[in-house]
Amino acid sequence: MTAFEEMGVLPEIGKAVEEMDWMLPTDVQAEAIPLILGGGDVLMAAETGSGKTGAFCLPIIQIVWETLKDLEAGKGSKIIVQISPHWTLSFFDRGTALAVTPDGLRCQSREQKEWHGCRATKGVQGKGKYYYEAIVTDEGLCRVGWSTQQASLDLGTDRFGFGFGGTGKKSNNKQFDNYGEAFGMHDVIGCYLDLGSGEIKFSKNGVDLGEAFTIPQQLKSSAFFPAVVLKNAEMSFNFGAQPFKYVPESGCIALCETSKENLKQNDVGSGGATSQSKSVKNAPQAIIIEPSRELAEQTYNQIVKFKKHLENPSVRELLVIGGVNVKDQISALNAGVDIVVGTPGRMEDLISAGHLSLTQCRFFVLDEADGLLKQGYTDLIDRLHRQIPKITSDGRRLQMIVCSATLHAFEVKKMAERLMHFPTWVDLKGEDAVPETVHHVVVMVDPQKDTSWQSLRKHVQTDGVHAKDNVRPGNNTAETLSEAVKMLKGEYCVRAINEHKMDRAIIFCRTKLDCDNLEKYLNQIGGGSHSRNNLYSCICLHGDRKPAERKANLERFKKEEAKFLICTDVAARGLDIRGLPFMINITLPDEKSNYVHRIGRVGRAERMGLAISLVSSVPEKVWYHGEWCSSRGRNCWNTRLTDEGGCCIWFNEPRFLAEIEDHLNVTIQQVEPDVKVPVDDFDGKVTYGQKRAQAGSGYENHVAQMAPAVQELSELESKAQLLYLKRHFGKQTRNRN
Ligand SMILES: Nc1ncnc2c1ncn2[C@@H]1O[C@H](COP(=O)(O)OP(=O)(O)OP(=O)(O)O)[C@@H](O)[C@H]1O
Repeated sequence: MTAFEEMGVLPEIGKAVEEMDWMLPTDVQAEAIPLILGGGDVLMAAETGSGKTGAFCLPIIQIVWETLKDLEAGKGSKIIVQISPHWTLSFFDRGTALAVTPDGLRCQSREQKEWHGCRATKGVQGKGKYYYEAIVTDEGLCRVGWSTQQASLDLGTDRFGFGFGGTGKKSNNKQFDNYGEAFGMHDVIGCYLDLGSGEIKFSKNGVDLGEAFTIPQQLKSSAFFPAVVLKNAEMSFNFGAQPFKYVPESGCIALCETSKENLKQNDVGSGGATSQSKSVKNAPQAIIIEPSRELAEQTYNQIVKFKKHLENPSVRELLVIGGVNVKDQISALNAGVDIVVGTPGRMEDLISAGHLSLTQCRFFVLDEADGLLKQGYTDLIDRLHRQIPKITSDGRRLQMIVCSATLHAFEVKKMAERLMHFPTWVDLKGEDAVPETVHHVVVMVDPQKDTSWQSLRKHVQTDGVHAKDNVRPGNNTAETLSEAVKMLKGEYCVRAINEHKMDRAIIFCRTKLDCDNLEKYLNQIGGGSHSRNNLYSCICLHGDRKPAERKANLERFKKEEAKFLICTDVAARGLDIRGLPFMINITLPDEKSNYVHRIGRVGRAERMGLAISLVSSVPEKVWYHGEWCSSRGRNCWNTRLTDEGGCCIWFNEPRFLAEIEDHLNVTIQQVEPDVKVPVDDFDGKVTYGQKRAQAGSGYENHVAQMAPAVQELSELESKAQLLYLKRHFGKQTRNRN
């Protein structure tokens, strides 16, 4: 039995990882895999290169496969919720803090700060005039009305929900307008829906309050469900099974009298042997969101490897990223998928166009979650989460898994509070940290001390920020020094490569232009990009390169056909290049968490790595094209500062360095401009790119650490036993004598 199997992983998956030379789970895998297999929500904070991808992919593949197997064996009967003939509030389509009584006719939320809502188990569509009553049974804030299945449970805050609140306001799409009059304890609100005319109106204690809303044309064919949202309040409902308190106006029927053809079951957890147990082809069980195409592809490839020996049924995975023909993705979806991995934009396009359905999703995974949130995807994540049923058709709760090496961010905690269900933190260090396998140092670039830039005959082409400035040796203006730093950084980069005889490294630049310039320079000094003996052969990976070129370049680098991969932060996170020994930061990242991610491209899977950051001692003026720049940097040469309407800022690297050190709670070792790195920390035994000679897996270390204590225990145990025997038998012998 493999170590993975001992944790409950299927033998077929255990075999696949063994073939990848994964003999023991990493620490994060040992903690997270059982939690995920056990059905929990997990926040996984562990260092770069510690095996987080496997930690979430392995249990997900396993559960997806087991579910498919159950379905194949006709165990749809596992499904716990049957279609009830009665109209009730849904136990499933409700906010987490909202309780529904067992008869499904009364609900309560004691949450004081937030609204929690609920929809009924059934709705109506097509035609007809319908009525139900809601009665306020306790003080508090409440809003009742109608919503479509797409609406947020916070009724009236999007265009799919129409509510009437106790303060005497009607609301749709967050527009709150005066309507009728306020209501409270014991009041009976009659909720009318006329699908023919599209009118929604309400009554209070039998008094008609007049038209509240006209359903927009595009929603006319949707099904409408009774809906309620509460803040520290309680309401009870009558869908017509009991006599109404106030007889509805003529032509109107009670909801429970709806004809079969106008009836619509609530999709969320309606379970029903009919609708949910039948698998919908374009509805995967797992959605994994990654921040970049490269990372999505990498995770996808890992899944392919992990599921290699899983058959009958086979798990079908799909990669959904931009730059790939959408038609192919749509036909793959239609053919049937179980796990979808992709980038947020393309994923949402396919969902909103109806090609990808979330109705059977049971795993919602956000890899590099802090990165996704910082890239502005908070709303998109919330939107997708809203659309996923919180209880799956076989009665399991939706599991959300969130991971990153820098998860200790405020926005992640807020999101976890908002979306996750009692999540467990798998947090091995309790703070963002750099793995012990990464030796990271800083080289200060000081153009006042190192004046070699004044006599450089050739140097890297600079970014043109100072093209209009009077920069020349001897003139020690801030602009001249800034230009000097740019020239020196090119030289220091080459020096670092030569000093450490680097034949494989990833080099990070701040901008796409800097990447292009460095690529040209390295190729030039190496004898040209086509030269076979180019010592500095390099390729680029950044957002301006076409997807196909990005993919090909990454492949070339992985196959060691080019020595250096020059990239922007697009490649900072997650990329796993086996045994990569070196990385160079030409400039520190603007976003401090990206320092951890960038340097984490080396020192992965217990191999050692060296990360060198070049830090300018003087301010450096750099490009900063924000949303105000119409071309977003393309052919923009507006060198004014941003507060003067331009696209440049003064970059203060020592301050960035201090912030990074503060965040990581370390002082990063500084080395001289000769870039010689002392090896004492690593006992001089280190070969970057290789495992440390004495290094073992986490578990082997545990054994070594525990050995002295176990030895001592065993000695104490035998002493105790000897003592006992001596006393016991000694006494008997004495007695006999
Ligand atoms: N149990 C294991 N045994 C041996 N190698 C492993 C194991 N788990 C993962 N690896 C290897 O470790 C490397 C890093 O794994 P992975 O890419 O999942 O790291 P990560 O924690 O996601 O890092 P990052 O935060 O940079 O994304 C990969 O090459 C992977 O194949």
